[in-house]
Amino acid sequence: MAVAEIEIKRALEKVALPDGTPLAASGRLTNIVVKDGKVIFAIAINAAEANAFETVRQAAERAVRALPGVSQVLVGLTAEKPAGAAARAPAQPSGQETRLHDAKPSPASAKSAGIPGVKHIVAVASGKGGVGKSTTACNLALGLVALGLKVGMLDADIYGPSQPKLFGITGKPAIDAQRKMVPHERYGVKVMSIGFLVDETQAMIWRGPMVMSALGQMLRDVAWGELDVLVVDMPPGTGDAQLTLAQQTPLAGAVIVSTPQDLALLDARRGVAMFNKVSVPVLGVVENMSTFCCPNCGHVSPIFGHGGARHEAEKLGVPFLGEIPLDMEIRETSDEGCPVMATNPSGAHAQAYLAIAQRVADALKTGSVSRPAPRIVIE
Ligand SMILES: Nc1ncnc2c1ncn2[C@@H]1O[C@H](COP(=O)(O)OP(=O)(O)OP(=O)(O)O)[C@@H](O)[C@H]1O
Repeated sequence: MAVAEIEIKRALEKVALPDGTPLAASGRLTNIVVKDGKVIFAIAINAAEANAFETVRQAAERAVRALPGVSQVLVGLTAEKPAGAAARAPAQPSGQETRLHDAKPSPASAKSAGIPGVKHIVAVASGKGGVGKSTTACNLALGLVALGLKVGMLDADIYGPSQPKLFGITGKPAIDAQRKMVPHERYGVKVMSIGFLVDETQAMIWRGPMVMSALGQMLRDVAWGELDVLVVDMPPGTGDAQLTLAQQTPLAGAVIVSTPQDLALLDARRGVAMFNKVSVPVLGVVENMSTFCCPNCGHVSPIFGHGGARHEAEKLGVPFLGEIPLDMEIRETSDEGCPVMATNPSGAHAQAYLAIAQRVADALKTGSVSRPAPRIVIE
């Protein structure tokens, strides 16, 4: 029998805030989403309260999990700011404004702690949609596996999760004895995506705090085990949702994917600026759909004006990681859930992805990543 919202609120009356107020009556609860036994909500806090409220969050999770009919609970803490800083999420049917975490850069000490067992978290981002960010993230992850590393993939593109399709995986993750989600494993990569948990249309209507809450849980409430690198496929763009995600994820660095057109490069520049703003080192830029390889005659044409990303990377002072052509094999293998890096590892495309993976691995190992330039203040 499905659990009712009123029962959840009743259970939350027994959870007290640090000042003794019952959580249910505190006005800090966001919308409660209940679907197929899964309960998702967030507790609004000020950023400074994060530590004090972690025990409240855990108590709320325990209280709701104990209710009959509840199979899974996701509770997040959100520090909100008024609308105006809208995410890509559409407006709420209720007419409520979209609210997001405060996206101002925080000092490194305020950044969330790393994930136990995970050595490096690397974001793959793009300034705009459709440039091949997810395809690059997937093949980069597989390239890192080919280098002998233990690799995970977190699909954080909450409004258009592509990794289930790219890896050819469906189905909900199992829950282990510690009540953590067990990631699917394919081609040697542990994969977690919001696409495994809810259907796309449901995630589309989530408010900013719900998105952050779900992503936070996907980072921390997943049994990742020991990983050398966790690749995070970011939502495309450089809006507040992406900035908040970049700020709140303990990232070792970011890879920016761009196509060679001027417009996309402008977006890529915004991507670099976004990571600089939150003091996340940019590991480099990948030029995707660099040249077009004719499937009939094999002729290679630079249809978008090849080389722009390399030039732009030089100008921005960030490494150029490599280029991937626009090729039918890459599109077909991606659409079939058989990424080229796994299915044709000795082919030219896989070798190009492998070279990019090697540069990323080297940068992580040596720490030779491009850090944001220091700001000089003249008084
Ligand atoms: N190098 C490539 N050659 C051919 N097709 C490609 C290449 N890279 C990506 N594609 C295709 O382009 C489409 C978009 O790719 P992908 O989903 O990776 O982009 P994205 O930037 O992650 O998009 P979104 O903004 O939707 O998240 C897919 O159909 C993919 O197969």
